[in-house]
Amino acid sequence: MPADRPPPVHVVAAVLRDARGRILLARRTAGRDLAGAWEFPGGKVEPGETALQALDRELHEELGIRVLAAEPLISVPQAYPAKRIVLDVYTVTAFEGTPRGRERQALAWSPLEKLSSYPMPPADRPVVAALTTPGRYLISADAPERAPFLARLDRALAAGVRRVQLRARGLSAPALAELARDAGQRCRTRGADLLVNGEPGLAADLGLGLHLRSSQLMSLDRRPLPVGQTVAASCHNAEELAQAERLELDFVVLGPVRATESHPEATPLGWEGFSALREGVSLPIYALGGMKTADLAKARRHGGQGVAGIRGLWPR
Ligand SMILES: Nc1nc2c([nH]c(=O)n2[C@H]2C[C@H](O)[C@@H](COP(=O)(O)OP(=O)(O)OP(=O)(O)O)O2)c(=O)[nH]1
Ligand SMILES: [Mg+2]
Repeated sequence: MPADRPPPVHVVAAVLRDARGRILLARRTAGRDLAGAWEFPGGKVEPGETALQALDRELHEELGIRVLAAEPLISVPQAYPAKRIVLDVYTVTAFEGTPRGRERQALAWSPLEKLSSYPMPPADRPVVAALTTPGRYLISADAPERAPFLARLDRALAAGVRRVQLRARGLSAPALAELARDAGQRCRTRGADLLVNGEPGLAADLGLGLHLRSSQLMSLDRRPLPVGQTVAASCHNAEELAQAERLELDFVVLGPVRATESHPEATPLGWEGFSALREGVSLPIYALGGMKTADLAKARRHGGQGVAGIRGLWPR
C-alpha cells in the first residue's frame, strides 16, 4: 500500500428505529456517487466538527430531526475506486421530530430481516451484519471430549451465543459425525448456527454450516454449499479475503489480531493491520486471535463485525 494515499473521508451515518423497530433507509439521489443505492442517512464530517455534531447536522439537513442521544455501532473503513472512507455508524437512541426526506430522497422503513434485500454501498454490508448477525463466534478446541464439550456448548447457548464452529481436529470421522449431529441439534433448538470446520460432505449431509480452512478456500472456484447454508472461511491476508468475497461467502475470520497460544508462529496483524485489510472487501469479518468478549467494541471500531475465539470466548 503506498504511504502517500490520501486520508479517508470521515462519514457519519445513523441507525434510526421507529416504534415497531423498523430501520430508516434513504435512497441516494441521481448525479451523486453510488446513486440509487439505499443508505443509512448521514454524510461527511466537516472540519472542526465532532462525529456527533456532524450526525445531528446531517440528520437535520436531510430529515428535519435532531439527535438527542446516540451510541457507536460500527466504524467501517472502506476503499472505493476513487476514494477511501470510514463509515462511522451510530445507533440513535433518542431523537426529536418526524423524519421526512428534505432533499427529495426516497425513504423506507425496513424491518431488520429485510435490510439485506436493499441494494446498498459495499461499506454497508458489515453494518447490516452488525445489526442482524451474532457478534461472537465461538470455536471449539482440538479433539473435544464429547460430554464436557456438549455441556460447555449448552452453557454458551444459554448465555446467548448464536454462532459456533466445531473445529474438532484429532477426532475420528465417526466420532466427529456423531458430535456434529448432537451439537447441531442443540444449536438448532436455540436458533444458533453450527459450522463444521473443513468437512463439506459432513456439513451437506447434516444440513450444517461449513467453515473452510484457508487452504480449502484457495482451492475452490465456487461456493461449496447453497446460499442459506452458512459458509465461512479463515483468512490471514488480502488474497484470501478477495477469494472469500469472490466466492460470496457469508463471513470470514481474520487474524491473528494478537499473538495466541494456539498459533505462536503467526505474526499478529494488530488492529491497524486488521483495519487496513478490512478496507479492501465488504465481507463481514470477525477478528480472531487473543479475543475476549469485551473486545467486541474494539473490533467494531476497526470495522470488524464481531470477535471469534477458541479460548477467550467460552463461558466458564
Ligand atoms: N450517508 C451515508 N453514506 C454512505 C453510506 N455508505 C457509503 O458507502 N456511504 C458513502 C457514500 C458517499 O461516498 C459518502 C457520504 O457522502 P455524501 O455524499 O452522502 O455526503 P453528504 O451527505 O455530506 O452529501 P454531499 O453534500 O457531500 O453530497 O459515504 C451510508 O450508509 N450512509
Ligand atoms: Mg448524505
